[in-house]
This record gives sequence, C-alpha cells and structure tokens, in this order.
Amino acid sequence: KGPRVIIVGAGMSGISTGKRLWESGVRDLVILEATERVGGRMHKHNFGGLNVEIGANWVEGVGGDKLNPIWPIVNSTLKLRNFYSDFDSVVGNVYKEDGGGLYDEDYVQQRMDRAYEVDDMGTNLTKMMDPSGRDDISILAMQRMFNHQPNGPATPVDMVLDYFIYDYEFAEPPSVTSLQNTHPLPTEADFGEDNHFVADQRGFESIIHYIGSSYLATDANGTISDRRVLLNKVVRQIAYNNRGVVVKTEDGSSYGADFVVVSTSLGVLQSDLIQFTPQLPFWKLAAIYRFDMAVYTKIFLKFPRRFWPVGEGKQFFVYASRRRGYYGMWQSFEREYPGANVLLVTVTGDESRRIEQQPDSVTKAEAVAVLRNMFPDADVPDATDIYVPRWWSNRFFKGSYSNWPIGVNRYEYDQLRAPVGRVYFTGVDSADILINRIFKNEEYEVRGKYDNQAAEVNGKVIAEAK
Ligand SMILES: Cc1cc2nc3c(=O)[nH]c(=O)nc-3n(C[C@H](O)[C@H](O)[C@H](O)COP(=O)(O)OP(=O)(O)OC[C@H]3O[C@@H](n4cnc5c(N)ncnc54)[C@H](O)[C@@H]3O)c2cc1C
Repeated sequence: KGPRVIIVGAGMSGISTGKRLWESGVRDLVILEATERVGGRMHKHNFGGLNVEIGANWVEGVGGDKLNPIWPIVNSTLKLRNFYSDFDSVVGNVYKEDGGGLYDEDYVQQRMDRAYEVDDMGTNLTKMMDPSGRDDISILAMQRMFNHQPNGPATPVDMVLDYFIYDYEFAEPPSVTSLQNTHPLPTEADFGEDNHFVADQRGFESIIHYIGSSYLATDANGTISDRRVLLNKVVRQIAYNNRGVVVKTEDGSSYGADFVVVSTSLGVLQSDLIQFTPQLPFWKLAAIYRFDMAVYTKIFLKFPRRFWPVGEGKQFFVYASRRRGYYGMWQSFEREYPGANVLLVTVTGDESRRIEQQPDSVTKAEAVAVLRNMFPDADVPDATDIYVPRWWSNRFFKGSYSNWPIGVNRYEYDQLRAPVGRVYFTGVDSADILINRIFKNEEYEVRGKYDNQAAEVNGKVIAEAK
C-alpha cells in the first residue's frame, strides 16, 4: 500500500490534484471539504428558477495556437451550452451618467483604440524586462510612462474603459497590478484571445465532476458521491513533522496521513482558518501575504419585463460613472436565456466589499437607480429579485481570485506553491512536485533568504528557525 494523501478542498484544484495522484499510482486518498458541496468557486446558483454562475463563468483563452485543456471538456465532451462573448461591441453601448443616453460610438472607439495601443506598448515593454521581475512596474506606471492619462483617467469614458480593460479582468486597479506578469497574459498568449460564456443548467461545475469521475464514484447524474470525499469537514489545524501529518477538523475529527495537499484559496491561507503546527516558515508566509486576493462580484437582477436593447452587439453595456467601478459593467442574458429578464452587473474591489456589507435591498435600489439613469425613457420597473454573492465575507474563500500585485517576483510566486515539509499546496504543476517526492524522493527547491532564520516581531515568534 502506498502513501496516504489528504487533500483539503474539493474545488477544481483539489479534485484535479487527486486525479494526477491517482493516475500516477497514489491510491490512498481522502478529500476533506468544508462546505456541503464539491465545486468551490465554480458554483451554480438557482436564481428565479434559472441556474446562474456566481463564480467562474467563462472559458478564457480559446482560438489560439495551444488548446486550453478545459475547452474540449466544455465544448465537446460535456457539450455545455456556451456563447462567444463579443466584448469589442461595448464601444457602442456606453451610457452617460446623467440620463443623456449613449456616448458617440466613434468617440468611444477612439478612446478604446488609444487605451489598447498603450496596453500593447506595455506588452512590448515587458519584453525588455529582466525575467526575475526586478524591473517590474505597475500597469498605471506604464500608462504614465507612455503619457497616457498621467494622473489617471480624467473623463467618465476613459475611466470606465480603463475599468473594463483592467479591473473587470483582474478585479484590482492598474495601480496595484503587475505589468510584467499580466502582459502578455499567459492564458491569452497560449490559448487565444476568445472568451466563451458558459450558460448551462448543469453548471460550469460539472467539469469538476467530470474530471473527478475518472477516479471517484459518481451518481446517476454524474455528481461525485464518493465516500473518500468527506463534506462539511472544516479543516482547522494541520500538524506536520518529518514522519507525517495530522489534520484536525472543526467537528473534532482527526485524520493522519503521510502528506497533505492544501487547495484552499489564497484568501483562506491569508486568514487564520487553518492553523499550521509548527507555524509555516517566514518565506512561505511572506509569499502568501504579499500576493493579493481580489474580489469580483456578480450581482444578478430579475425584472418583470425587459427594457434594455437586445440583439447583435448589445449583450454588454456600460455605465460611465464619475465614480470608478460604480455599477459599470452590465450584461444581458437575452441570448442565453430569452425572456428570463435577468441582468448581471459586475463590481470589484472596494465596491464589492462595500456592497457585501450592506443589505441587498440597498444594493437593489442603487442598481435600479443606475439603470434609470441609463434608460430614462424606459420607465424602468423595480427589480423583483436580486442575488449578491459574498465571496469576500465567506470564510471558505475570502475573495474571488488572486491577482499578481506589483513588487512580487517570479521567485516569490514559485514559493507560493512550494511545499513545507510534508505540507503541499496546489498551483501550476504542483501535483508533480508531490509525485516526484513520492516516487523519486526529489525535493522541490525554493529557498527563501530567511529560510533558516527565526523571525520575531514585537515579541511574537512568527517563524521558527529550522
Ligand atoms: C466570482 C468569480 C468569477 C470567476 N470567473 C472566472 C472565469 O470566468 N473563468 C475562470 O477560469 N475562472 C474564474 N474564476 C476563478 C475560478 O473560479 C477559480 O480559479 C477556481 O475555481 C479555483 O479553484 P480551486 O480549487 O483552486 O479553489 P476553490 O474553488 O476555492 O476550492 C477550494 C475548496 O476548499 C474548500 N475549503 C476552504 N477552506 C477549507 C477548510 N478549512 N477545510 C476544508 N475545505 C476548505 C472550499 O470550500 C473550496 O471548495 C472566478 C472566480 C470567482 C469567485
């Protein structure tokens, strides 16, 4: 019998890691999941009789030289209903803040062309940068360098286009996002620039169940139902030494194993939900804390009738507020679910945090007021239903996804997925790191400068000496 491995978390990365381990011959697996479901941040939610995606929604990166491994699963194997997202057409759908209708499309197109021209200059700039990341600058610094809005976007149109290009993707503003590590964006450069929106009642999460079905039992609907996936198991402590690990859950259970793989979000690692004993070393903590967990919130609204334009090129529309990120990005579901009268508005960052903390009735009133500014002649009715996901407040996620901030280099990124003793973490190729350890006794070498030092701050030991 081979080693026992515990995987913490049954989202995409936990279930995929289990598959890689299983295929390479590691058979004694246990997956501990805090919530009552498999799927994590891929999550369908029933909204007014319709399953909508409150987490991941797009297959990003289609149509390029290399094949995005998710794409054939979505499009061929499971045949999930999906729709090409035509973001180029937003230039024709930018609404004035004050009820004045649409901005002139040619004007918006010019501003968009300029913004993308500068963005391309940023991509060229990164080609000159040292691969270590030591020359990296923020996207905003790059924009200043090319004399593009040196003091930040000045008009509502420039502001909302800047928001559309950057915040709507990274969920953080250009002032904090690393230029070098987002230009080019590996997903786009490798897999292509097309994005496909998944709108299928089985949910985007069905790909996780499909991936898991190669080694886990599923029920008649293809949903993972394996005894080795234990739900409602909130891991609170991971004790490790050079002989093994002991994982303790909130309900008082203990699980021993040879290795543990932690697949929780960066936000969870930054919180105190899981206590590591001994404390993780300084280099690991520093890597965890210096990355950013961003917040991206998809607010769904249902209306008694449709009052927004539909048809070719009308799917995405934009509210050009003077206040950055104030209910800016709108999407209609008329193509995906005709007659459902559902709109999606996306907010990020501070707006997400603000909105998570207020009652949904207030959010609904704010969003409807914005719609009334955009469509002053339409007699916009009140929304009959609203759903506001709270990824940031949820202790099992603490945000939506990570963003690469300025000031973090490649080496520190590698430290994020680096194991600490018998504690492993998910990340690019991270299952192989554990497989190499198990079968070839190979150590993954990422050493921090402070590796062997104890660190003490205000009398509190934050990292033990080795
Ligand atoms: C709003 C939103 C929109 C997104 N849009 C897209 C998109 O369009 N396209 C795209 O490709 N990606 C998108 N993403 C990102 C994508 O969803 C994630 O990258 C991916 O699902 C992460 O999978 P994971 O397994 O790494 O983490 P998770 O899905 O977070 O899985 C980790 C699991 O660990 C569990 N857990 C947490 N703490 C504990 C604990 N203490 N004990 C036990 N279990 C625990 C969690 O419940 C969870 O199930 C989006 C994410 C969000 C939130």
